[in-house]
Amino acid sequence: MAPNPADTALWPAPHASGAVDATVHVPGSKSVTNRALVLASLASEPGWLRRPLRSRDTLLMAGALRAMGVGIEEGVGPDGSGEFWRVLPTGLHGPATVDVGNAGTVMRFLPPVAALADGPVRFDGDPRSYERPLHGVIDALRALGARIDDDGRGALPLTVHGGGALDGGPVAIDASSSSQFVSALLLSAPRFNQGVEVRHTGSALPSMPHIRMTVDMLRAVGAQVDTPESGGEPNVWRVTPGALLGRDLTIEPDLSNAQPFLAAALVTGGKVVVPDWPARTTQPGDRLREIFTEMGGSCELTEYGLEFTGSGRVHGIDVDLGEVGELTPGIAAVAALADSPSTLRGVAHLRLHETDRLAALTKEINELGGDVTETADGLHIRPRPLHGGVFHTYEDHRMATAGAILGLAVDGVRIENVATTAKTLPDFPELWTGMLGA
Ligand SMILES: O=C(O)C1=C[C@@H](OP(=O)(O)O)[C@@H](O)[C@H](O)C1
Ligand SMILES: C=C(OP(=O)(O)O)C(=O)O
Repeated sequence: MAPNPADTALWPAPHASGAVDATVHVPGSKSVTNRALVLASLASEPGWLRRPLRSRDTLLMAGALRAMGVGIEEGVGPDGSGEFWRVLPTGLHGPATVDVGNAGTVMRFLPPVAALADGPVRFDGDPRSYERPLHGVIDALRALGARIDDDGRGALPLTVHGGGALDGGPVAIDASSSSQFVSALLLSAPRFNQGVEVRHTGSALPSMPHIRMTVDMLRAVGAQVDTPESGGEPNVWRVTPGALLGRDLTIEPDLSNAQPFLAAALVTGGKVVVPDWPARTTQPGDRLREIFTEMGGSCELTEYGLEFTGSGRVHGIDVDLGEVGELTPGIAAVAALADSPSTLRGVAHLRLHETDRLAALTKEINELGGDVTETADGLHIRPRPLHGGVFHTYEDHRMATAGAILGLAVDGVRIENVATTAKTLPDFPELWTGMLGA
């Protein structure tokens, strides 16, 4: 299909004429919404998601579950209290076709669900989805009793021949390229005949907060999960088979998508308030309170939300982002505007995200006059005066928002395909100009 010209047009990133002062209502979390959809679809009774994120990744997840027979009704609360999705679980059916787009959560969380369907489920997606690692899920499902046809590369496209049930049991995987392998197996495991015991055998496991999110959300719907943190063996997670409850869950704002707005306060020496910032959360974006404080801001978490204030100075940082890799593009953008160099470490696996994020950030910041070098597992960023130019985004939502942060401080930044932000934040341009009072 020919690209829509509007999608690839250049968006003039607004330059901030002064300190921002705004309240930004950030839409729901992608990671929480997609886990909630999967768990509600596997439950033994209907459930509700309130304030779900409606973005490309979550609509693909809902569409895929519907294709397997799950009822997902959309509506607005009677008191105008926002959108909800009502999920009506049924037997999971094949044949079905699933479009994963470029959503890691869809391509990894759904093959185990498909193994429970009563027929074949075909998975396909964007060209980039063929390159993103999936071997941990494919190999593990085969070891647990599933039949899968793929082309032998351990990646999409593939067909899971659902047999109506899966044995489950112990399995060893190397999840060093994506924590989503572990989350994927745990999420469906209550429905496996023997549950699951997942043992991670590779080098460092990234994105631990996302695994904690999986465990917390499983427990919240009644699953029994043993983890290294609850006294179990290191790198081993166990899920006991059992029925899951339908719940009424309000989705938290996406704290990783709050990042560009907080960055705007930091970079312009202004103030941004994000309502409904949770007091306790497993979202990796919560680490921004600490990281952006170290980079020069300050924050206050109240019952209303998070108030983040910039000081007018932005400092470099030396930080391991292995646990919070999805924050890297936004931190790199802020670091390029700082008063001292930065080293971002622990994120080699970002080369296999929406794009090779380490290469893309290096190239695009340097093309604006920056001085960024790639290391084996991250970036060295030495701030230099930047100039305007085209910021390419490689169909990566977080590249687009990183470019917008740079544009606040650098005149003439034009962002290619800002519409790619629709992967997780469809209204980004409107929220951004709204924050700037335009
Ligand atoms: O489970 C999740 O919801 C996610 C886990 C992380 O994936 P990786 O462990 O592959 O980095 C993260 O980067 C991604 O944005 C969302
Ligand atoms: C890595 C990301 O997404 P995905 O869920 O597709 O892995 C991300 O949102 O930064």
